[in-house]
Amino acid sequence: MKYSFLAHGKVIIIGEHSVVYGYDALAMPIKALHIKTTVEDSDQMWMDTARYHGPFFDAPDEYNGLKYVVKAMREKAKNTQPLKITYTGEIPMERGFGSSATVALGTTKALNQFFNLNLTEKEIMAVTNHAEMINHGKASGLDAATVNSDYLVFFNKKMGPKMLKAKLGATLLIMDTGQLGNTKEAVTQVRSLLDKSEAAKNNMKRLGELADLTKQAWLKQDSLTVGKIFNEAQEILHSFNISTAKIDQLQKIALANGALGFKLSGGGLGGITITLCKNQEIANEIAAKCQDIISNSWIEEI
Ligand SMILES: C[C@@](O)(CCO)CC(=O)[O-]
Repeated sequence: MKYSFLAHGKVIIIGEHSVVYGYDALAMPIKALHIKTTVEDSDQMWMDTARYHGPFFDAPDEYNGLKYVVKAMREKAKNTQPLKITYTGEIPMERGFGSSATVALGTTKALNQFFNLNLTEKEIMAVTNHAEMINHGKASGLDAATVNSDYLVFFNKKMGPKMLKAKLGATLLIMDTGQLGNTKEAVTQVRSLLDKSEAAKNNMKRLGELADLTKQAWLKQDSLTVGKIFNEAQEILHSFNISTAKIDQLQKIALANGALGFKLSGGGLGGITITLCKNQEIANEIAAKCQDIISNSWIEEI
C-alpha cells in the first residue's frame, strides 16, 4: 500500500508574531513550492528526505514534530506496522515558507488515508498544530492553516482561518536572504522583549491592528495603502530586533526602486522578505538589483 499527499508552502502577508498573541493575521499559500509526503509499507520504520535517510525515530531533533505526528497517528490507528515515509519536493527550510507545517500536514493527511482513519479536518489540524508547537515552542496555528488552504487566509487564534478569495491587483516579490531564520528563537526573543517593555507591547498592539487594516485595503484593491502598511509593519518588526542587516539592505534597494512597500515575512532573524510592487516589471527590476545578495526570488500575482 502507498499513499501520497502534496502540501504547499505559505508566506505571511502581515501579522507574524502578533498572531501568537491573539491578534489577526493575513497569509497566503504559495502553490509553486510544495512537498510530497509518501507513506508505504516497509520492513522497518524509515525516513527519506533530501537531508536525512535513516531509521525514522533516529532522525535529528529538527524532525521531532514529524516523529510526534507518526506516533499520534499510529496510536489512533492502533497500528504499529513499519512504514517508509518519503519527502520529495522543494521548500527552502527555515526561511518563513512554512516548510515544517507543510511536512507535518502532509504526514498527517497521508497517514490518515493510509490507515483509513477518516479524521475530520479539525482533528487533522489538531495533530499538525501540535507538531508545530514541538517545532516552534509557541505556534499560533497560522502556518498550518495556510498550508492547508487554497486561498488567502485571514486568521486569529480564537476564530481560526477564514478564506479570502479577493485579489489585491498587484505583484508580490518574495526574496530569500539565504540566511536561515529561526522561528523558535525569534518568538522567544520577542516574548522576552514584551515582558520588559511597554513600548514593545504598544508596538505589538499596532502590529495586530495593521492586519485588519490590510484586509480592508485589500478588499478595496488599494495597494498604495497596503504598501504603506508593509513599511509600518517592517519598522515594528525591526524594533523587535528580528530584522537583519541584509533585510535592511534589501528594504533600501526595494524602496529606492519603486516598491510600494517592503517587510520581512515569517519569524525573521533571516529568511524571506516580501516586496509589494505595482506590476511585474518593477518586481523584476528590484529582483535584478538585489540578485547579488539574495539566494532566490519568486514573483506572485496577488
Ligand atoms: C512568528 C510566527 O508568527 C510565524 C512563523 O511563520 C509564529 C507563529 O505564528 O506560530
